[in-house]
Amino acid sequence: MKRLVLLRHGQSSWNLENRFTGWQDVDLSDQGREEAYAAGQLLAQHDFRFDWVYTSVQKRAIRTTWITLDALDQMWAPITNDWRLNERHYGALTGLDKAETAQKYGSEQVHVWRRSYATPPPPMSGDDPRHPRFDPRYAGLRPEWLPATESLKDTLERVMPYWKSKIIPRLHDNNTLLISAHGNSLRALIKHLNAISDEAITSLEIPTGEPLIYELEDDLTVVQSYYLREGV
Ligand SMILES: O=C(O)[C@H](O)COP(=O)(O)O
Repeated sequence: MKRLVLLRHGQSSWNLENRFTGWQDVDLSDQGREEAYAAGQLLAQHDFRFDWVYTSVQKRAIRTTWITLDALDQMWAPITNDWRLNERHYGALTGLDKAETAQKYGSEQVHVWRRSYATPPPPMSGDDPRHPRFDPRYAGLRPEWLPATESLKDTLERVMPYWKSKIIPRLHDNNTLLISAHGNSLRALIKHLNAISDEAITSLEIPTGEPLIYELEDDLTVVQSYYLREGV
């Protein structure tokens, strides 16, 4: 039996302020740090020991990883960071207040931008200083890989090749992996793992800082998936 644990980062400062975040590199709020520590304590109570850890190149997920591993006393666990596990890029909505944007464009339109499978938000201008082409952490990537906006489908299309080429082989060689990432990179992965339809994925929400466990056969068939904390 293999185990894969998916963990959405703890509450970020922009989750707290209700702002669209995407590729903006905001940190955890105090509550987010507490959630990450509590996630590690819960995993420790259930004797999880991670053979490998995957996270994004965004500090809210990286710090969640560090705090969770600290609470587990497993800071020695190998960690791989990859941009393909980043949050979906929120395009021109990045930084805007979610409630104000719903007032301006209507809550139906905002729901489509946030939760539809294939409709991306309006793109960020290529001249915007927040565009990933100006960010040194992406300097080694092909320009056509750098998004100015992403739908969940676009996100899935960059997460899947990474899952297949890097994480699956590691899962074949090891028993227990942690993927510490973001609401929408994890929704993409869950859509694949649970074979969720394009329609049904629109209502899937992932809480911050709650370990989601996948038990897998040796051939990686999903046996069951569940939140570790009762009542989540
Ligand atoms: O990027 C963000 O704003 C959040 O992390 C996820 O946002 P969502 O709930 O609108 O998908």
